[in-house]
Amino acid sequence: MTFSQIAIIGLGLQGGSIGLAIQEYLPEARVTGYDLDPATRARAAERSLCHTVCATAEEAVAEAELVIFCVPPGAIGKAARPLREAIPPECLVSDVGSSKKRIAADLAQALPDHIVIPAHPVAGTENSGPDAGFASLFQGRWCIVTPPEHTDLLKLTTLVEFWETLGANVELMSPEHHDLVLAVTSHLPHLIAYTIVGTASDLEDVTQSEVIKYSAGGFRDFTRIAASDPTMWRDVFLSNKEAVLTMLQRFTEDLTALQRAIRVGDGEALFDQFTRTRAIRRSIIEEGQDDSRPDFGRSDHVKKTKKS
Ligand SMILES: NC(=O)C1=CN([C@@H]2O[C@H](COP(=O)(O)OP(=O)(O)OC[C@H]3O[C@@H](n4cnc5c(N)ncnc54)[C@H](O)[C@@H]3O)[C@@H](O)[C@H]2O)C=CC1
Ligand SMILES: O=C(O)C(=O)Cc1ccc(O)cc1
Repeated sequence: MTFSQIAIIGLGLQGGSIGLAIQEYLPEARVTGYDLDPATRARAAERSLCHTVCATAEEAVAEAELVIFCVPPGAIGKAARPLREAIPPECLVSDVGSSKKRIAADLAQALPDHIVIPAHPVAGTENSGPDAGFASLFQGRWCIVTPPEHTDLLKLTTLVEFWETLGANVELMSPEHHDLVLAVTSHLPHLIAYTIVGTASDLEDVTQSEVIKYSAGGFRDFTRIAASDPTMWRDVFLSNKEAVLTMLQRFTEDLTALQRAIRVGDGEALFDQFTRTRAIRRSIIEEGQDDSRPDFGRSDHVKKTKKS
């Protein structure tokens, strides 16, 4: 069983990548798309992100078996609500949002007559918009699916197989657990990057040109993350407020412990912490998640290098 008519609402990085990936890896399916922004619709048509870029969302979803919302987390309700009548009754509704509990609630409230199974491909870049998407984005990356209790098993299986066809490894999780895990592995690192880049450029005795000139080290990695889309990340933090604040509290305590170690000259504490984190990085690489390798993201590489 597979979806043969798929509609994508929002044709930026995620929507565009899904559209291109469907055409590449699921060529028998037909994909329609819609974006609120006319310029994005025009560019999406130029790049053939879908078979048909529609002038209205109603037209895009009219014959869909799967609708995927690929809009910023805060726009989900507004994008879904007007489509209650237009989405066919048997159609499965999903999304790709970076937080899950709030988005799942917004989608369920907006589309109470439909089966909704939220998802989150943990795959992206700092770029956004209709030029950012590419077909191989999901290859070898995780896609977390957060099915509601007692969901339609056939639809769930078909959604899992859909993401596997696009190259992802699928994991099922509760939305609450997803939000806690992603708060520490993705949301907090983005918050730290936004902070450190802002702090460096605010320093009065360090010029902007020095910040750029000497950013070859770790700081450069932070500037990539801190270039991520402001609308999306504002919405991520507001929609995953509780988990982010919980993790931020833990992080602040740990940072304070390191601050103290520096102040009192406790080299052993610093050395122990850095040894522990180095081992974590190395174990990630051994698991085949080495993002410094040029073939990172290729699932065949991931599988070959995974230790049994
Ligand atoms: N950027 C990333 O690396 C990742 C993003 N995500 C999630 O994917 C979703 C989309 O993010 P991106 O594709 O990166 O953003 P994007 O900014 O590239 O694309 C979002 C698109 O949605 C459109 N849009 C906004 N409101 C709309 C509405 N009411 N109806 C139709 N279109 C509307 C915008 O015009 C824009 O073209 C977000 O929920 C984000 O949390 C998930 C994984 C990774
Ligand atoms: O570009 C990066 O390093 C990312 O972390 C991309 C990303 C952004 C948001 C997500 O929900 C998942 C992945």
